Amino acid sequence: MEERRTKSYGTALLVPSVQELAKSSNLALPSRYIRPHDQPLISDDHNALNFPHLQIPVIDFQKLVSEESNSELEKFHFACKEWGFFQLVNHGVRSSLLEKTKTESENMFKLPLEEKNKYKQAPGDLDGFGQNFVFSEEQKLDWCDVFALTTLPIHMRKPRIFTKLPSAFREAIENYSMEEEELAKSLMTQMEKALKLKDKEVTKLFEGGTQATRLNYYPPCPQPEKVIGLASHSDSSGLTIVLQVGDVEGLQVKNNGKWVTVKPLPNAFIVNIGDILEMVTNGEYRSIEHRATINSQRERLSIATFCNPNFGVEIGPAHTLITDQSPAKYRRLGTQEYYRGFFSRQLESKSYIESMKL
Ligand SMILES: O=C(O)CCC(=O)C(=O)O
Ligand SMILES: [Fe+2]
Repeated sequence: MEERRTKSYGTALLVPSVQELAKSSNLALPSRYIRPHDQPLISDDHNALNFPHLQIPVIDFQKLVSEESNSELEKFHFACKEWGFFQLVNHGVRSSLLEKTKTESENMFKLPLEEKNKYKQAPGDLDGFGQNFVFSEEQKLDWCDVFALTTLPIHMRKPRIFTKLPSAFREAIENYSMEEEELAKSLMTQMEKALKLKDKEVTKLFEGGTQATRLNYYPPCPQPEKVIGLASHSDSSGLTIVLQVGDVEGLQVKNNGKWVTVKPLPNAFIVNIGDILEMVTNGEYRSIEHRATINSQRERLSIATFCNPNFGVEIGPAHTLITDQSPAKYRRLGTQEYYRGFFSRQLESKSYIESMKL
């Protein structure tokens, strides 16, 4: 077991691979993974009984961008306001690229541990194989391993990791990253339209922005009700686009106090509003809490792309949205200051964005 501290973004401890732990036969679940019993971790029966058809909205990208369809724009606006989440179909990203990205991502987790160790998270750097947001020996841990990469801008890619990547994975992720960048831009343009914003107030912030891609690998666990894959959180990003490998359910989204289990549509993207877009839209669009649950039989892999503003800009409510009747609800601060604060604390529900409220 190796533990280190990172420096540049606060502290983070490295903990052993959950994937390796899950391989052991007769696994005695270490207590640092066992969650308290006050929250049901497996999908909420009450919810399943009463709202069997409750699902996050599905948006058709081609309809959304076609000038004719105002109804899809309204649906999109509603999804961003009320759910903070939607599945995006007909998005135009080639399925051959999606298949390649998924297969090569799976291959990364199939590498032997010695190979993976070549890409281990290093002090002061969250890129590589490891875990998220580990700050103390006492804290409960997620049943998940991650492989994180800074993907854009190109000059911020970590040579320590990027130059060593298997070429097939590297090619897939480079192409995928560009497609996601374009898609995020198009979605933000539609947000400007739906919110009637002037002067490209959203897209400007994200021009030349940073993008991080994180593969989340959730091994099966013999006692899935005792652990959590990813604890409840909202994303610190602007916009997050998730591609799920396979059809195993696990992602749950909070809606009116209930956990709704997402049923992923094949090759659809699951898109969600991050804290920064909540701030920029002055709370019109909401970054909603979500979490990942674990399966007793099957592993699950998701590929999350976090689209963030340019490091050189200030983030805060768009000027068009601030009026005497609707004053700014969030403070304004530089992107770097925002991220420094975010990475120095434990991931906990919506506590970080709450601290931005005026
Ligand atoms: O695994 C998932 O579906 C969700 C991942 C997620 O919420 C995240 O990476 O922030
Ligand atoms: Fe998330």
